[in-house]
Amino acid sequence: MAVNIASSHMPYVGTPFDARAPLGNIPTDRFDRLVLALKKALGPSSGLTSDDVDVDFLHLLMEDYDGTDGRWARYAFGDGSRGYTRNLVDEGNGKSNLLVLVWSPGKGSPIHDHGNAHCLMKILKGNLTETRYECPQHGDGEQPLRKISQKTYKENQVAYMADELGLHKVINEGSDFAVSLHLYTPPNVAKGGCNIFDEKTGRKSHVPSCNYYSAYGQLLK
Ligand SMILES: N[C@@H](CS(=O)O)C(=O)O
Ligand SMILES: [Fe+2]
Repeated sequence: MAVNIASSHMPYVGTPFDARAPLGNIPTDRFDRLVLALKKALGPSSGLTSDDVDVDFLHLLMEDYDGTDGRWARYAFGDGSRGYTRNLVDEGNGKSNLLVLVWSPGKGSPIHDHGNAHCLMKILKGNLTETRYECPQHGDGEQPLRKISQKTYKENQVAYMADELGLHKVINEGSDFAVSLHLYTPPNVAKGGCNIFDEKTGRKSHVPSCNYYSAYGQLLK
């Protein structure tokens, strides 16, 4: 069942923010401003590749946003029967996917790759624990995956992930829903899916589509 975690997040909703922000085309809502800034940084729609993308700048933009304003909550639909939900916020001129992920307590993602895309993850609520693994040389299932690292990210921290750094899984070890903001560029996984891996055998299976639970604040059926 879908729950909008705004209800468990009321202290943040409606918090007054930057009344001095300029009017006109620049949104006064700081989350909307972040969405716009990321879109601008990615450039116009011509050319899908993100070879020339300035990841450090995208990282800075995400770090700069203070998620405790809770303005992302309108995208945060959770579902306790799933590990996590993927809620589309923006497609950045066709060059990216910006998603709000809502993580059910005690659950998480399978071990996966990122379709040769850059992945930035900012924690908006709670903590998330990321475990990284070496990518197996042969994806035909012979050996357990080798663990590289484990790190718990706290509210407002930003993590960077890419296939060159290996595979990962993310778990919400907390007892309440956790929320994160993910930027993927280029949007390869949305177009071609990704691979998930068995920790014990290294076996790889392709997941053709990684679905959205909601898009632009509307639940999808
Ligand atoms: N990359 C995952 C979430 S995470 O585990 O980083 C996804 O987009 O579904
Ligand atoms: Fe991931």
